Amino acid sequence: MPKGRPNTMNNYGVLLHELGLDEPLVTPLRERFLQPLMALLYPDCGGGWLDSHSAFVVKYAPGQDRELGCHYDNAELTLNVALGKAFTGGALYFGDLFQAPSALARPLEVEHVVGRGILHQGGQLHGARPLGTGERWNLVVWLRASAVRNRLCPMCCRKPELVDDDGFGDGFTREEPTTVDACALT
Ligand SMILES: O=C(O)CCC(=O)C(=O)O
Ligand SMILES: [Fe+2]
Repeated sequence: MPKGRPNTMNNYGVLLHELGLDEPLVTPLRERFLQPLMALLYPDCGGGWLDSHSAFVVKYAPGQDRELGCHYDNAELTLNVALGKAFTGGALYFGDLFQAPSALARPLEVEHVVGRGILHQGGQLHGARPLGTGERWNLVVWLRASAVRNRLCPMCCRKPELVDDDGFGDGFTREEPTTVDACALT
């Protein structure tokens, strides 16, 4: 079975598409539940135009990854669900959008509670404080809107250069979704 790292920062965990869980689980979750919610909460960040994702579980444990450095996601919007197990430490912290001056001046610290989910903009600076004890497993869904990212890559802030890729790739598309109202995408 292929086993990639969940993303370029986390060393432990699993990509859900490698488990065959995109079609039966993550795509319906995105289309039926997350998109309607995100359309209301984040209409200006592509919340109503989500058309792909990258979903993975990240694992923190003694002797493995213990913390996550400050970063922003390759996503327009992110869902982060605390799956377990029992742990201390590992609080998430959030700053402002990465382009903002002093984006991390007054970070908001959030103790994640098992069974709860946190939604945030992908471009918000964030990270995870060191794990104290136990193991922390989180489901992270990077939600992507090609209508937004096709115009400007959220990672390098340039017009994307497209290459062919498998599956959803990084969520860019050669053709625009037909239903997009460009005026909403400010
Ligand atoms: O450790 C966490 O829960 C945060 C993970 C995260 O920020 C990410 O994978 O983008
Ligand atoms: Fe992240």
